[in-house]
Amino acid sequence: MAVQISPSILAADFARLADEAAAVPNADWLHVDVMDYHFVPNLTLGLPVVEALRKATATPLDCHLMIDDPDRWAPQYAEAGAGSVTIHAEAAKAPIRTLREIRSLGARAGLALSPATAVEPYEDLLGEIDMLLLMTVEPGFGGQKFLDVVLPKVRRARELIGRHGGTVWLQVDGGVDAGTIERCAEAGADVFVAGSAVYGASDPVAAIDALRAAANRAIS
Ligand SMILES: O=C(CO)[C@@H](O)[C@H](O)COP(=O)(O)O
Ligand SMILES: [Co+2]
Repeated sequence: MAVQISPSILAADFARLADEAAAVPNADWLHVDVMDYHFVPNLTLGLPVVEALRKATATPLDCHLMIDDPDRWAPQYAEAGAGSVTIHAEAAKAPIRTLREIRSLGARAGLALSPATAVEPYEDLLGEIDMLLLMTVEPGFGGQKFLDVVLPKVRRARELIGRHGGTVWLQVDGGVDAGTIERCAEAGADVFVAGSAVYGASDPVAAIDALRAAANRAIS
């Protein structure tokens, strides 16, 4: 699959979200980090902002739900027009039902694993998802240092996905920048979230191009 870059608007200016979305026309997705002060110790945005952003940009929204009770809320993000809705395995009580509901509403279904959560127990769910998100920082904040310790899990996940037909996208999120993206790509990731590395750059378009080129170099 072609490399995809999903800039995280967590690092953008929340007062100018429509402009910030327009500032990255070469992005494949816009990564929207939803946090609720419960699953993670931070609060960001919710459904009203996703609905507004959806109308303000043609770039599909990649909603990463870092919230308690995603079984209750995730379908509403699909209804709000998100192109992809990712729930955390650590928070979901009925992940299969919720993932199926997301898909039935026309969105791609994603499952996220925090750094200390092993991938093997979720192998049987690969048929239920369109994307596996492996967190490469502890969820909750942008601008954290990339955790190399997750890279072996990225490799294992790529192997498991390969055994299951290879259609599931493998996303990494957290501390992804020009210095770390090559190792993620070599390990098998194909969708890259980058917050600070894109919105912290003086030229976000050039930053996305550079990240994409680095990932492509690593796998060529
Ligand atoms: O989900 C999260 C953090 O919990 C991420 O999406 C961050 O927003 C990525 O930001 P950088 O680490 O790239 O600055
Ligand atoms: Co995220």
